[in-house]
Amino acid sequence: MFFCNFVWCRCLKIKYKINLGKRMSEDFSSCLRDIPDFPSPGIIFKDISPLLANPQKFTAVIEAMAKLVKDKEIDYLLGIDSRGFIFAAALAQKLNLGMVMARKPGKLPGDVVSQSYELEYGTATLEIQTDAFKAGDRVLIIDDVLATGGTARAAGDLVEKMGAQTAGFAFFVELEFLNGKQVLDSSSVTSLVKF
Ligand SMILES: O=P(O)(O)OC[C@H]1O[C@H](OP(=O)(O)OP(=O)(O)O)[C@H](O)[C@@H]1O
Ligand SMILES: Nc1ncnc2[nH]cnc12
Repeated sequence: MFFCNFVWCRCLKIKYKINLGKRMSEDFSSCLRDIPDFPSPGIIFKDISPLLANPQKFTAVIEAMAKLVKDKEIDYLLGIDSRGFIFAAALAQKLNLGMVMARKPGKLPGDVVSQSYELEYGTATLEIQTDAFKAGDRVLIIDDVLATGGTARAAGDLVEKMGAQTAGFAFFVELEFLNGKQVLDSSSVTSLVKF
């Protein structure tokens, strides 16, 4: 009898560990939709709309991203205009941290620092308010997609121009074939779904 109970408990424990393992490596790629030739011919656009339409999945993504960065020392999250805001705002709530916006030009009031850059499908500029950070603040940069890395690199350059420090980069999706990590400090880059 004792032996049967012992074996039963061991089985339950193993089953629990297997389920935990599955949950930890949840595949979020089904929350994305490929849109060919958007916004220009030859680009396969990773559309996050299915993820945002599914509150359980979106919560699970934010929880998983929070786990990826839990050991980092962070003072602020920097969200990149516009899809980056969605992830940065939710993560900031989850991590109980403040969030700063890096915006496209002409959107932020007051004095700003600017940085222009190239991305997978064009060129753009980002701005941050000059009083957003104190010298030495550690800033985690958040965006939905890492493609060529031009956008994230510009955000990191802005943080450093302001005397703050880049604590790392966290993305929902990384398009590994575009080698975006190479223009960032690759050891500080983390992402949930890789293609
Ligand atoms: O790694 P990169 O080649 O720089 O590309 C990644 C960037 O491209 C997309 O932004 P987009 O400028 O399309 O803006 P949006 O978020 O407003 O759609 C995406 O949200 C990232 O910010
Ligand atoms: N292929 C892509 N899909 C979605 N966002 C992007 N930003 C840059 N490249 C992208």
